[in-house]
Parts: sequence; structure tokens; C-alpha cells
Amino acid sequence: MAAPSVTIGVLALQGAFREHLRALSEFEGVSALPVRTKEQLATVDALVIPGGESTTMGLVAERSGLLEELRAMTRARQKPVFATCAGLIMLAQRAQHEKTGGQPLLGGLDVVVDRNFFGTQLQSFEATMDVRLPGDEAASTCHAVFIRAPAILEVGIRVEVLATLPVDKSPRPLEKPCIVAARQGPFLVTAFHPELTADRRWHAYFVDQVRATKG
Ligand SMILES: NC(=O)CC[C@H](N)C(=O)O
Repeated sequence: MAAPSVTIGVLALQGAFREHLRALSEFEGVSALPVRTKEQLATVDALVIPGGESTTMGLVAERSGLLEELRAMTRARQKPVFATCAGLIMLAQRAQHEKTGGQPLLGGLDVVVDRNFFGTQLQSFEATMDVRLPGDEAASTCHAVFIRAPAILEVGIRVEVLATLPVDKSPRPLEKPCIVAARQGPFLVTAFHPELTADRRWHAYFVDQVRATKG
């Protein structure tokens, strides 16, 4: 039986949305659409929130009247959401080192993130680390691109950790490995950018999850 076809939106207000649209278009039976309005948001089965700059993304969402719709969607935790880097910050329940004066977050993912955990743009880096994708029996290797990346500092009990960056791979000294990928119910998050490498396992897992949700 053919897998059900699904429509996946990519929030296209700011940031690396084109790369996600391109990655999703590689999957058969997936139609990938940029989302900029409430009407577009209402038509998708799932949403990708890309990397970029979370303060700008939050402000543009606020100005375009999309923020409350997005919040309602993520807080209801019904539709699958794949959030990368700035997207992870947006989805977090709480962020440290927020922009002065605060910044609009969506919430729904039970984590605390540090927004610029690894430092400035100059501390952007790449690392090969072990990850465990949901459903995989064993850990496997993943090459990851971190661009002024956040890290997850605290997780709620319903959050499953999928990848931690070992201390010797970090550009700044760390006391312990830090969490860089996780999932909770319909949410999948990475602090790095899978859309910028050829490794499609994260998108593939997400597409499967969207298909399973749609039945
Ligand atoms: N590459 C990224 O998405 C960087 C995110 C950035 N640290 C922020 O605050 O939004």
C-alpha cells in the first residue's frame, strides 16, 4: 500500500527555510509548502521551523499576525513540528540569554535552552557525533553543522534525548556533554542544521512521523 501523501509546511518568515523545502521535496508523496499566513498554516499536516535568528523570526511572526496561531498549534502539541536551531529556541518553553527586553517564544517543548550557548557566529563549528534516531537499535554517527547554535540545558520528563555533543567536540569548554537533539511527542528538535548536509535521516524520520499521525 502506498504511504499516505502529506503536506508539510515550512515557516518562511526568515532564515534557512529554502533548504528545508528542498530537503522535503526529495521525499515521494510529500508536498512541501512555505508558510507565511494563518490560512497556509491551517492547510498543513505538520510544520518545520527553520534556523535563522529567533528574535527576528518571533518579531516577524508577531507583526504578520501569525504568532498566536503558531502558539496555539505548538501548545496543543497535536501537529508534528520539526524545529532546527532558531526553531528549537522558538519551540522551547523557556530560553536563557534572550534578547534584552525579551523575545516572543512559542512554547510547547518542555525544555530550557540557552540561545547562543556556543558563543558568537565566530564559534560556529562542525562536529561528528553519535546520535540515536528514534526507532534505531544502536547509535550511529552524524556529521552536524552548528551555526551560532543553542543547546538544551534542561529537559522535562517527557523529553527523550537523541544526541549529546561530547565535551571534546565543543568550541568552548564544557563540564559535561550538552544536549543537541531531542524529541517530545510530536516534536523533533535539533540545535544543528540537518538541512545543510546530505544526511536526510532527520527529515526521513519526521516525514514518517507525519505519515503515521495522518494515518
Ligand atoms: N543558526 C541559528 O538558527 C542561530 C540561532 C540564534 N542563536 C538565535 O538566537 O536565534
